[in-house]
Amino acid sequence: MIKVGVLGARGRMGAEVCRAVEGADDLELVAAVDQGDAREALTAAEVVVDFTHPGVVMDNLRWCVEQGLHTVVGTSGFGPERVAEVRSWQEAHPGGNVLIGPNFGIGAVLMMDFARRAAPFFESVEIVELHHPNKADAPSGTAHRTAELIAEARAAAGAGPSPDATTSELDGARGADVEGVRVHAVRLAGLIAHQEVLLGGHGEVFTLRHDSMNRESFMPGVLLAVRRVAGLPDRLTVGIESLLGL
Ligand SMILES: NC(=O)C1=CN([C@@H]2O[C@H](COP(=O)(O)OP(=O)(O)OC[C@H]3O[C@@H](n4cnc5c(N)ncnc54)[C@H](OP(=O)(O)O)[C@@H]3O)[C@@H](O)[C@H]2O)C=CC1
Ligand SMILES: O=C(O)C1=N[C@H](C(=O)O)C[C@H](O)C1
Repeated sequence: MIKVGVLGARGRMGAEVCRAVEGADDLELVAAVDQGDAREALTAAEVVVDFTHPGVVMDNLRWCVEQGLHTVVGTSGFGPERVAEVRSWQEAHPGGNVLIGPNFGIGAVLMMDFARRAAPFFESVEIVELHHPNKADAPSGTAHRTAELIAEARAAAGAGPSPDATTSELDGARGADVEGVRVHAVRLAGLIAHQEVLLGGHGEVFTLRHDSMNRESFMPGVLLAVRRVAGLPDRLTVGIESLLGL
């Protein structure tokens, strides 16, 4: 049995993780901590899962690293600077591994991987992410990570910037520029989490789309991460691609 603690346990994702852990034969929920609760209960866990808020996750993660706990992070807001900061804490504190998952949906991970592979073959690429209106951050962590992967792949292949003749625009009309990739964020009641990657070339458009229809959709990926984080070869891993053999 792997002992699991959850941070953000009363939130939309945290509550779903608690249910999934309780329903798994090989996992035991030993601590469910939310805003205002003492974190010390988490020291009973071997693996902590964080689904809180981009504004508080670094403080939680630093504490987990200092305690030597293996940690699976689902909270969004991790760019290269935050990742480097986590590495610096780990250098000072031997022990726990950290796995940061921008998206635990298996289909979403495949979409990101396919986007990375396809990006050098097309002249243009833009991302549209669509989420429920209670989401705090825009663009989403998934869109951020997808843009990073696309930008890396295009740079490695020597692909230039996507063509764009815009000289006059209302603020925001062309979306946010993430590593040179335009990202458009929709917030709409009725949605959960969705993303399209639009790739355009000579007389053709290739669209990759992923839809999370509910929050259970993230649980196979979260549980995979919980089971594997302690045995990962690197102390810090971003994304569950390697766990899926991608
Ligand atoms: N990686 C992935 O696959 C996915 C990632 N996410 C990300 O997960 C995060 C959480 O999303 P969601 O569950 O919808 O958000 P919610 O707001 O529903 O849940 C967050 C929970 O964390 C609590 N919280 C806030 N601060 C702390 C703290 N310091 N310590 C412990 N708990 C705290 C909140 O309490 P209070 O409400 O009182 O502030 C709330 O209960 C977001 O960043 C989201 O983008 C979401 C889905 C999938
Ligand atoms: O807030 C959400 O809901 C989600 N957040 C993550 C993100 O920012 O990418 C993952 C998924 O899109 C759901």
